[in-house]
Amino acid sequence: MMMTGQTHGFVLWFTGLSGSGKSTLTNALAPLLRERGLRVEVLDGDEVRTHLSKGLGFSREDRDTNILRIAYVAKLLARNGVAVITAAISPYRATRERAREQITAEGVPFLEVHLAASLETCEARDVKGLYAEARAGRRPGFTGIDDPYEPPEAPELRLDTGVQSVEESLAALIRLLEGRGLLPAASEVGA
Ligand SMILES: Nc1ncnc2c1ncn2[C@@H]1O[C@H](COP(=O)(O)OS(=O)(=O)O)[C@@H](OP(=O)(O)O)[C@H]1O
Ligand SMILES: Nc1ncnc2c1ncn2[C@@H]1O[C@H](COP(=O)(O)OP(=O)(O)O)[C@@H](O)[C@H]1O
Repeated sequence: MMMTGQTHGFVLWFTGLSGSGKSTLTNALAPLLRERGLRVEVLDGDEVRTHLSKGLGFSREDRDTNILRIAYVAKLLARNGVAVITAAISPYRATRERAREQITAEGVPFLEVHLAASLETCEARDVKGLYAEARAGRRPGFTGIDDPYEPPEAPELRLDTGVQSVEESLAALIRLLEGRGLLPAASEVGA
């Protein structure tokens, strides 16, 4: 078995509009962290909603239930040494703060990362065609269109994913984790 320098789990909590880059960055970051010896689990909003949160909709109450479930599972994993990346829109500031409180109460670092692409950019990308549906009135209550998104006021990191490349965003995430002592330097990990 490969020896690793990992001692602490943590929760890297992505928040941002649909199309801001949550899935892209999660999918790119997870293998990089594994290469450095971390055990990584991803809790992606879309995937969580097909299992853990099946049946929930997009009312404030249902979104909050979804987010607090994600926080609960993230806490269980991270307190056992897993590096957890969550990738849900998590639009409400107060609910993200509840997630932070529950997780940090266990002594687990919680790093909120705001993927701050503008609505215009996300809508122009329209990765899944959902913004067009929302504008056409076929998807009421869509975040950013006719449902709120409350940006973090003091995230541990803000990434301008509308302007930066994926590689630049990844480099900033790696720097954040290294700077907090949560990621062993590449040179410390036996290849
Ligand atoms: N009304 C509405 N508003 C926002 N998003 C919607 C909506 N309906 C469906 N979708 C799709 O669901 C994905 C967001 O789910 P999340 O679990 O991340 O949302 S939340 O954190 O509970 O608010 C989101 O995925 P991402 O594009 O990956 O963000 C959408 O594909
Ligand atoms: N710096 C960046 N970070 C993340 N995604 C980016 C970035 N620059 C451009 N993109 C593109 O933006 C889109 C983001 O879509 P996605 O990851 O599905 O967003 P979300 O999961 O937040 O809905 C992808 O097509 C991705 O290639």
